[in-house]
Amino acid sequence: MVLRCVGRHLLTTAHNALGRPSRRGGAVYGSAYAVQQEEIRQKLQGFPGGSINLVKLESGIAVMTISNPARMNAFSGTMMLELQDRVSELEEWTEGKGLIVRGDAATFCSGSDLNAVQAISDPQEGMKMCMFMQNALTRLLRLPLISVALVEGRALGGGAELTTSCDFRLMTVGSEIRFVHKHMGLVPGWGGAARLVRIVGSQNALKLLAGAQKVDPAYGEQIGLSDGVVGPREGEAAEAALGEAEQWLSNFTRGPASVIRAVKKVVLSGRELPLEDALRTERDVFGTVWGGPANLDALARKSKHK
Ligand SMILES: CC[C@@H](C(=O)O)C(=O)SCCNC(=O)CCNC(=O)[C@H](O)C(C)(C)COP(=O)(O)OP(=O)(O)OC[C@H]1O[C@@H](n2cnc3c(N)ncnc32)[C@H](O)[C@@H]1OP(=O)(O)O
Repeated sequence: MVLRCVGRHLLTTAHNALGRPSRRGGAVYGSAYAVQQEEIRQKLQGFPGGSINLVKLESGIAVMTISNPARMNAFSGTMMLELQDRVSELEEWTEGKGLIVRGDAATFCSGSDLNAVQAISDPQEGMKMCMFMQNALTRLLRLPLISVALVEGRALGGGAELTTSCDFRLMTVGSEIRFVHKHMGLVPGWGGAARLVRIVGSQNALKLLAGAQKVDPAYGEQIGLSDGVVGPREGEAAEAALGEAEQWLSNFTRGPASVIRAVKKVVLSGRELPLEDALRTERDVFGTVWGGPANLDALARKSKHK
């Protein structure tokens, strides 16, 4: 959810609950947040509707579908809980290599369910929801899987923020990503502003947030928010987009899972950690693949070419 205008007290509360942010994969907020996490889980149960579905393919790519078609795939409270559960499942999937996040019924996601937003007016509650979704989406981004958001139709508000919690974004013809928060007197609260700055830079992020600018596929590629356009072409079924996205992602997930997951880990540490910490992480990850089955197999094949 969003940080409404909060007083110093609330920010202090948030700071105390932050604890030391985890530098490794995993949640953002420290153990001090655990009690609040349980409170917010209870609260979110009160806003049912929709689902977050997950299918794991033989190829090592999983497809996560945000499904609440009657509400343009808006996130109900129980969908936020299911998102956390699906991320936990993916954290345990040791053969996983890639993830596609998409919306049901040929549209992506229109953010929080406004009925839930209206029912939770208290800034403290809003801030707790914000921490819940920041945790879930940070863990999603930190999965040792190469992830892509397949944007069909509209990704608005929290839906736009959800696209930034993937490594890549692919957009279909006519789709849009729009950070509409300003029009609701809000700012992103699911971590979308922090991630957007890292993806498109602070000036483009300011334009997208302060201007609530519509990002179509061309503009998205121009500023680096979108990594390509996929089907369906004229006359093709909507499912063609998912097939193309799988094809696109498989260019980066082809190979042993141990190596693909190691690649994501070293890039993640390069993206998030100070240089010396990143170098130490790279050394440690290197140690898990050097002399490993994939390395020895490649060496055996190379020696055959002599
Ligand atoms: C951290 C950010 C987070 C937060 O602050 O907590 C947010 O994301 S706030 C929400 C931000 N999102 C929006 O403001 C988008 C709201 N929706 C729209 O602008 C439009 O619905 C649309 C997405 C542009 C689609 O418009 P249209 O094609 O005209 O369809 P409808 O508007 O008729 O929508 C169909 C149906 O879906 C319901 N709907 C759509 N979005 C939401 C939503 N976010 N929450 C709840 N319900 C939503 C809409 O009410 C319609 O339902 P019915 O009226 O029952 O037919």
